[in-house]
Amino acid sequence: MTSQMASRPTSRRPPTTQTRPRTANSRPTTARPQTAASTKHEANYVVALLEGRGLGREVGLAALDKDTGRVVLVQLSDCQTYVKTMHQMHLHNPCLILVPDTFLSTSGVGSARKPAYRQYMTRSPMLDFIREEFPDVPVEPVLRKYWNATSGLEFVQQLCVEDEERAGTILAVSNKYYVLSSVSALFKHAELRLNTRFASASLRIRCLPVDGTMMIDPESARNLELVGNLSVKKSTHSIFGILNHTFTAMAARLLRVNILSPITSQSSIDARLDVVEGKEFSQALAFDEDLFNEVKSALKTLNKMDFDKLIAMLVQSETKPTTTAQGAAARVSQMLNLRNVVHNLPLLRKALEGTKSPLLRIVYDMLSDQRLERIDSLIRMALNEDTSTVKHGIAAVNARVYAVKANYNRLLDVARETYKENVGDIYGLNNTLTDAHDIPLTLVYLETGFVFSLKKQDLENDQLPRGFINATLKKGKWQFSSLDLKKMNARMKDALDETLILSDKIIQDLVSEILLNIGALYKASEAVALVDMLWSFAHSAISEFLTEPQRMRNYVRPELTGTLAIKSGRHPILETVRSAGTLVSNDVYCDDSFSFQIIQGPNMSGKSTYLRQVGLLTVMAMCGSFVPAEYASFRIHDAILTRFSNDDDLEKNLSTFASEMATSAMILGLATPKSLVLIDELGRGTSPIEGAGIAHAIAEALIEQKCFAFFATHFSELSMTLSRQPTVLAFGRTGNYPTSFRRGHESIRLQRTRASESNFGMTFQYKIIDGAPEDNTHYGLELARLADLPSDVLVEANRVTSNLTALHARNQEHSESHQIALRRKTLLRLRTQLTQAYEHSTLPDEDLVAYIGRFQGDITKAFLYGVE
Ligand SMILES: Nc1ncnc2c1ncn2[C@@H]1O[C@H](COP(=O)(O)OP(=O)(O)OP(=O)(O)O)[C@@H](O)[C@H]1O
Repeated sequence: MTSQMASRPTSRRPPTTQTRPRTANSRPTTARPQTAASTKHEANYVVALLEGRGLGREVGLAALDKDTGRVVLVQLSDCQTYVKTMHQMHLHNPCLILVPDTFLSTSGVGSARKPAYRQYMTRSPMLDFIREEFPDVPVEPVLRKYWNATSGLEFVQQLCVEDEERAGTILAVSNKYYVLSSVSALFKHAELRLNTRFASASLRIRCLPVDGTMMIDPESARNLELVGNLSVKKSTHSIFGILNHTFTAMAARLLRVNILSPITSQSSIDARLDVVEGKEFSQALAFDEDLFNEVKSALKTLNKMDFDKLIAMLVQSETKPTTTAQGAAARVSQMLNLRNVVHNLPLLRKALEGTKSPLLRIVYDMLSDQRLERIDSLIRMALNEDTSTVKHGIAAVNARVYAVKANYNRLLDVARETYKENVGDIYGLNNTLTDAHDIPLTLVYLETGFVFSLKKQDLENDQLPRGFINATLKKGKWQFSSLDLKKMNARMKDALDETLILSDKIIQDLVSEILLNIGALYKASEAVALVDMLWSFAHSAISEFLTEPQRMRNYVRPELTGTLAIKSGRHPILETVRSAGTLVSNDVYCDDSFSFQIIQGPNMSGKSTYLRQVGLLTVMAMCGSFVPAEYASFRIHDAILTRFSNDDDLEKNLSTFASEMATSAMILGLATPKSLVLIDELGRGTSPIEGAGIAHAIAEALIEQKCFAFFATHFSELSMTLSRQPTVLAFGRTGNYPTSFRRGHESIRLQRTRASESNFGMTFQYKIIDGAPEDNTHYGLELARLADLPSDVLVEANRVTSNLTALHARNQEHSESHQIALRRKTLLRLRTQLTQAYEHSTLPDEDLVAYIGRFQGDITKAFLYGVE
């Protein structure tokens, strides 16, 4: 895919402009929050980017997740709009972008009011796009001398964790100049500006292949509401929201990346689907209730855990020895969390013990790494078994104080004894004062130490006895202190700090030993993330309201046959927001003989929804998820490219027309025969004649490209002008709407939405059916009538519209080229059917022969009479 995209002729693309704050050739950006900020995934990546100077637009990207220590390396060849680079950046939400200082110039743009990173003028078109797409993310220059491939390779060799993928990673990046240079700048910046150094062999560095995943450019991701909603802030109104039932933070991240960049390997998708509902494996998650529940219970013990973050904190803490009690407390807490993770991992392993699914077996093997047991026994030797996970209050403090086993270190035991006595003294003081004043005092632990607490109603006249100080009223309770309590707190704090610093020394040694086996922890983290995501898919696929044997029938397992065929597909997001029974399901059929589909119909009749549904179900299937339909089969696409009109374009002061043209140029530049293209209402931004012309020309280019394209349009002329193409709609009215799914194999034709008029206005049925809009139904005129236009105006409008329509139809039907086109089209359809029958039919041989025999007659008719 990469090379195809890179080598695509650029004639259709708009020209580059060097100074372009916002121009027609920029990919219009829309409300940004939803791919990044509106989900719970914070921007964490520091991304270093370097672009080659050659024509190939080679871009190297190195991204470091500050929280989890993951490092992602990508080198790709991009197009003029840098859409692939933007896609990668969206996958790794940047919080800081590093570029060579030569990409920026400070000359003459300084302004006291601008933040430092805004004071630069860019000298790089790529940077212009980055600033448009990520306007709030700081861009920082790094001296050009730090972008050094040799030192980048040294960083990778030094920092990459010792695991099975290390050798592959080093090999994969070793000849990638731009990505290695970015690595060098990234770690130099971490050292010099972020003051962060990483321990040797401690980071999970991965070189991502650009092929192997489907590209969804950032705007398409927003249009399709993949990880955020266009209008509603609630993030569950997105594909991510619908599929995310994960327990761990790593799985939620994995799911997000998969949705924004689904995999394209058929065997990998099938392996994931097998985990949910295996054809051969009865022990798949959706079939085997015990397995489903056991995995769920095991994952629950890891709830909200983020191993990656935990590991990264340990890795960083090893290089940053702490001398403060606060730092020591943080490290002890991290180690306690790690203890809980390592103790609980065997539960998940046990749940998967008997699995026959190859993918779950891989997960099982990853969790069976001997090094995990070694880490567990190291922790068991040093730490107490108690797995209390309290995060606040005195219980959390005590968990840290008693984290290390008794008799491990004499001094620590003594310090703990002192701490215990100090706490005892404080409780003693509480009892004494309770008796002395006859008020029911209790103790609350705050960050600064203990305070007394008393319910408001237990204090007469809101008057505290003498001797109490610093009283505050919070949520119906008084909190206050006394001089004695303050002194005791200070003594307790000293003892506490001492225990923490002594514990930390022991834990620091433990961290060093654990780091030797850190590869196993990273592997376990990946395994848990995968199984958690797949469990989440199984959860979505199972209808909780149905019982055996129908429990699976809410979502179906998609097939990957190369033909896009969906029976009674439902829009997955609309399904969750519409009241029961009001969602209309729709069929989809698209193959090589009718790769280009025009959808027509009145406003508000469901065209955009239908297009989005096609995109969403495709994304779900390619992630390995089941889909909401009665039957679904897909083609694996290299990219989903979309154009939907967006009100945000107007907000951004980008004219509708400029925005349409920029997006169309991008789509035409990137589309390959394997792409899925969804275009809604192209050509609105200019005069109707020009609009129809442009829409026609863009449609022609897509038809030529042979990608699967769905084209919703108001231009009825398109169905005529394009019908000469063999892979487009068959023209004309058809009364026979598909009644059964198999009929879909004949062909899908021009599609339209259905609407009818009721006493109260137009009623939309949201049903996509075959055929051109009925000649005598002009919904625009109907709407005009409902809007009470004068009757003589309406009569005249009807007369002219009918005459024009009849004239068009007559010209069309009698044209010779139309007849030729009809024959070509029929032949192409028959060829596709034959291929389908040959490759995918499950009919017995005899039936298959009879079936093929029937084609002879059809082919003859097609040749002689141009009959479909
Ligand atoms: N299959 C469906 N089932 C139920 N409701 C639907 C369905 N499809 C669309 N709708 C509802 O109809 C509304 C309009 O749909 P949509 O925006 O897709 O229409 P449209 O034909 O693209 O309109 P326009 O031409 O004005 O852009 C949606 O907000 C949705 O609530």
